[in-house]
Amino acid sequence: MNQELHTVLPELAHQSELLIAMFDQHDILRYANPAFQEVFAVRLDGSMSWSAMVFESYTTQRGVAIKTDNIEQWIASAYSRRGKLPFRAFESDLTDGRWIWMTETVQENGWMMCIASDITHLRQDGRELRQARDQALRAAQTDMLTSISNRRHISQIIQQAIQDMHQKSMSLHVALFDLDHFKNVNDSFGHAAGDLVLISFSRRLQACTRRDDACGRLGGEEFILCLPQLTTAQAVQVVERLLEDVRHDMALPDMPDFRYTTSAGLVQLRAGETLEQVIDRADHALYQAKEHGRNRLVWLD
Ligand SMILES: Nc1nc2c(ncn2[C@@H]2O[C@H](COP(=O)(O)OP(=O)(O)OP(=O)(O)O)[C@@H](O)[C@H]2O)c(=O)[nH]1
Repeated sequence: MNQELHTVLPELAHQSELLIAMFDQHDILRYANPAFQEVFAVRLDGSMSWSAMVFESYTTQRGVAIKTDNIEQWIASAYSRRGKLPFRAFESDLTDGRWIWMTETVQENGWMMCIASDITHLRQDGRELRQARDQALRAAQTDMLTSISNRRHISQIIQQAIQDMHQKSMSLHVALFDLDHFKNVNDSFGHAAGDLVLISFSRRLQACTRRDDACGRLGGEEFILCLPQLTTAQAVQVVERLLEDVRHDMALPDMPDFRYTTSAGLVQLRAGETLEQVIDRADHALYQAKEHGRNRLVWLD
């Protein structure tokens, strides 16, 4: 890009009526033009993540009109779809009554550009139908209890990641988690308490993911994490940190002394390996973690 474009592009973005924002690979907001700043609650000092921006916008009734009484669940669900494709576009209502067409473009290095245009003036024909379709699609991808990706969605994401990694000969690690003695939690404290533990674990699991990682609930008390482009030492560190985090998790607010643990199995994708094969090996590692006393990670080469 020549020098003139370097100057002109930011100036145009600054004066544009389009809502323009950039997030870095850690999902920290790094740029927002005045039109974007007018709509969302933003801080541009490098300290605001996407989820913090959504949360603060929600609590100050700005940004996207979010109809939920549980914003954390809403964010968890939205985050499970965020940045998983090089490009996506969707409609959103704003709290100020406008209606926008939001696009997200993700670069290979993880930076994301968000551009939204005001489409309030467009005909409303079919809008409800489109919204119902989007809602149905989201529901089909989301685990109802925990709001993270369900088995089908996470399998699609990992399948895609496997293809990408094979093409680029990059590394990909897959970790399986199974909460320990979870039946005892249900039996001792009730099914509702068990549900709270599953939700709490999901939050911790999601909190340890970068945007190009992905996690989901496979079913019951079994979860999966997909970590692209890390060395095995780094992947082990991520999982060990999560296990340690979980050991201190006060998942049941009414029982501050309650603690739970999880076992984990970690493997690295081999050349030519399929989703089923890599999950099989991770399951084998997980089985060993259970056999060797639970509350631990087993990594298998
Ligand atoms: N509360 C709640 N419990 C669930 C859910 N899905 C599965 N479970 C329970 O999870 C428990 C799983 O128990 P087991 O497979 O015997 O395993 P475990 O007790 O965790 O023992 P280990 O895995 O060997 O450490 C069962 O009691 C299921 O009923 C759910 O959505 N909510």
